[in-house]
Amino acid sequence: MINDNRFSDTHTLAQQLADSVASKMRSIIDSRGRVSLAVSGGTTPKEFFLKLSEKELDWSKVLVTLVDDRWVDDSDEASNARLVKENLLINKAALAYFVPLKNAEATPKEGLMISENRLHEQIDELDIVVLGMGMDGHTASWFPQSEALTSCLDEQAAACCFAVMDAPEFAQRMTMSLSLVLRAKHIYLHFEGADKNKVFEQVCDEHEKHNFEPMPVRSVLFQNQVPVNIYRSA
Ligand SMILES: O=C1O[C@H](COP(=O)(O)O)[C@@H](O)[C@H](O)[C@H]1O
Repeated sequence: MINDNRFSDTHTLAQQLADSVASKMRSIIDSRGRVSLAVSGGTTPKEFFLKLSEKELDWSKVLVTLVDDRWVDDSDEASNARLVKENLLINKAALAYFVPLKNAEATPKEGLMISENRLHEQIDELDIVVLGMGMDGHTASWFPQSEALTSCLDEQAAACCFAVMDAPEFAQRMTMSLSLVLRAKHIYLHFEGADKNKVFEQVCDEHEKHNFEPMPVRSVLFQNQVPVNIYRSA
């Protein structure tokens, strides 16, 4: 099921998304004492992160992790961990506990087991996932034509994450698997701008929507396990 929420500008979008995510976080903390939140990187989420970081909730009961990260040091501008640390894990959210996908190994292939074990050990349940979408129809680090794509999109995969060595930008990455993302209770897809809205029209093409490889974000949208909340702006 898809709930499509469209807003006229990026500020309202960021505010409404932060309100919705925070309210789900509060109710999950009320029912099970803690909540896990996996977020995306890239250019889109910064304002959403800032707004979420100011929300009144018990951040000491929040685990934040990433859907994917580029295999760069977290001092690097391209690091999704850096984006999260500078824009989300501040203000009230400074009390949250962060589980990075990146580790000290030289490549994601070498670091895979460390990332996998970390996710297994630290995330008993994945509650909320906020995904982005690239202009090529990728989400997380599931890229069309990547050698890792079949494994990433395998709904039966036991693995929580996969190494990606051939992404078009920042080739080396670690990404959550589709099978882990689909275990989340709530999934959001967040994007903005006319160009991404055009991409989204292609994503939703009636004849192609079950053809996941050319536009991997379809694998999240056109499944029957978890409803997806789209938050987008013009
Ligand atoms: O590389 C990535 O791209 C996507 C989309 O990013 P954006 O810059 O177009 O907003 C993002 O969701 C993903 O986490 C990131 O690693």
